[in-house]
Amino acid sequence: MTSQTLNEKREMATQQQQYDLTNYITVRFVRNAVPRFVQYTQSYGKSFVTNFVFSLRLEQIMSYYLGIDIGTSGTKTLLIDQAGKVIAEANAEYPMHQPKPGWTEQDPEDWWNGTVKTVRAVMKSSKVKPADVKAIGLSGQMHGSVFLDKNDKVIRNALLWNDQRTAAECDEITTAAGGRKSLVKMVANPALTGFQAPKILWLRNNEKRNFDKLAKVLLPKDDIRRRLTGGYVTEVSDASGTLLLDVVNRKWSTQLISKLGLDANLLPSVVESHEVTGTLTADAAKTLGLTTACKVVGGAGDCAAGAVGNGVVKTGVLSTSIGTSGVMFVHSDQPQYDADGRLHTFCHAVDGKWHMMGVNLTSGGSLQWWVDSVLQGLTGIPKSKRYDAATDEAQSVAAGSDGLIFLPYLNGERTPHGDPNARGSFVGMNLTHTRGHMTRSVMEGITFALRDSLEIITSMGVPVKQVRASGGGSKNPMWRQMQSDVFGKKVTTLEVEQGPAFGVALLAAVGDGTFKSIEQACSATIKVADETKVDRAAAKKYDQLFPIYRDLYGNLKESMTKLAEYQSA
Ligand SMILES: Nc1ncnc2c1ncn2[C@@H]1O[C@H](COP(=O)(O)OP(=O)(O)O)[C@@H](O)[C@H]1O
Ligand SMILES: O=C(CO)[C@@H](O)[C@H](O)COP(=O)(O)O
Repeated sequence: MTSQTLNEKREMATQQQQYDLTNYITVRFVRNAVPRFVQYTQSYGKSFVTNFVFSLRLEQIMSYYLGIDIGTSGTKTLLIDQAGKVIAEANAEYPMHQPKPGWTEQDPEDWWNGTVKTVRAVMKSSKVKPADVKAIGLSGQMHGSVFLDKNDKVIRNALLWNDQRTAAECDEITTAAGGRKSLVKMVANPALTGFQAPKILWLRNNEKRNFDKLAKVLLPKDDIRRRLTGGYVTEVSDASGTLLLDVVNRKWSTQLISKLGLDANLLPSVVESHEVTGTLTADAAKTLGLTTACKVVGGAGDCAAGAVGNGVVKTGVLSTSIGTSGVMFVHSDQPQYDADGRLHTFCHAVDGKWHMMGVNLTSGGSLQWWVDSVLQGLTGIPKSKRYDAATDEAQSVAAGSDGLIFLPYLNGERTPHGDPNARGSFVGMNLTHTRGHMTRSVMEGITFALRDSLEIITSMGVPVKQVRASGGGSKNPMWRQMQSDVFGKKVTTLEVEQGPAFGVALLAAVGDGTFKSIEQACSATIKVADETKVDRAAAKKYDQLFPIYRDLYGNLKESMTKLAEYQSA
């Protein structure tokens, strides 16, 4: 694209944003100001003009929205104003426990502490008045299970989205449903180890005493909602990842729930993502430093939330995220299916829309493992600089890592293999390879894994006009260039990097009536910050290496399974 057409596009986008903002102020003015004008003429007599104008100024200035994302590596919270400008952000990290290879758990108390800490931090640094925070949107890692007893006490640590212990339960579900085809008909997806339903069955099969105490099962962000509002509620995008939602009709699949012999009362109620689910309890308001008038909207699972934060709310735009997991996400006006079940078909956070996505289980998580466990954080370098220090070394290595390939299957893989026994490896090593080569090949392997999803998406005929990169990995310019070269597509990033937290803050603003729709909220607030164009020479090398990468899984599968069995013996 020439720089002239690019400038024209930017100008058109700015005009559209200005138009949307004017439109919003007009709608809000008519909705709020007219009834108030009438009321103030009656109440204040001659001085009604001063009081009326003053009250409108307050009304226009003072609406803020919080987005809270319960990520795997930590909680990220941000505060936006009613025009979508980010006023303050805060992060709090927590650990992931791995009691056995393939098992992953977290303590829901850590998520709550992260929420309290980050909300208090953004309120303190922004100096926004508590009463001006009108609504909260919640996002979080998907599929995890918080098991609660009848007194809302957490029974055991939560099992996470990347936990692989439930292979037997996935088979049990497929059989109970009458086979894979009929399961997909009921819930739009095949049974995969990370999903929530197999986790509930695992508890029933393996920890009977815990299962007997079970009164409710909640997804991570919905457990935070319980602590905020006292209600048991989820929303369609996250509920899709339980494997118990009739994704097409956007309600629980009573058919599958009864075939699995589960009590439907274990599950929360389901709403659309922008709907208000309650207000803060007196306790929660006091703990967070907010008010009991503050609403909590449905929010979204982190993938759909990230997509809203990236403006992926219409066809043609695709988003990639390199967080702990890797995600390639496309919007869809109708439910669409990959015949081999490699992509998930879930409800979008946009009312009446769906999406498809491919998910890699150890994406940025592989670089984290490489830097923290193997390079030991590059001894002596502050923690916050460790990724940049490692990737600086990789920068001097040529695209393709001189033929060294990394398979990022450190904890099994979801897309495209659906194999809990897949394992990671470096293949093709020779005496010339250095530490920088290994770091670069870890990053390239992660990016090849995302390309696997892209190839499935494009082979289905889904149009991909734009790729928007997000997640911790996309903060790194070298990794953005690598994505552009491996995908063979221009990659853009946006001004606000906290995709999921920003996405749910926008959902909160929609739920509070500041924007009339999610699409409008996105077009009024989302701005492209940066574009990375394909380097043709690097892309050619990656096109040469990708088929070799793709064959490696099939060639090594049998040995990987034997090694996984050896590791868990
Ligand atoms: N400066 C950086 N350079 C390269 N990768 C980075 C950088 N910062 C973070 N990352 C990657 O991003 C990941 C964390 O992404 P994030 O979106 O914060 O995770 P999550 O949502 O899973 O908690 C890390 O595991 C790491 O791989
Ligand atoms: O399993 C999935 C989506 O299906 C993951 O995307 C999780 O939702 C966790 O995400 P991050 O913490 O890596 O952002």
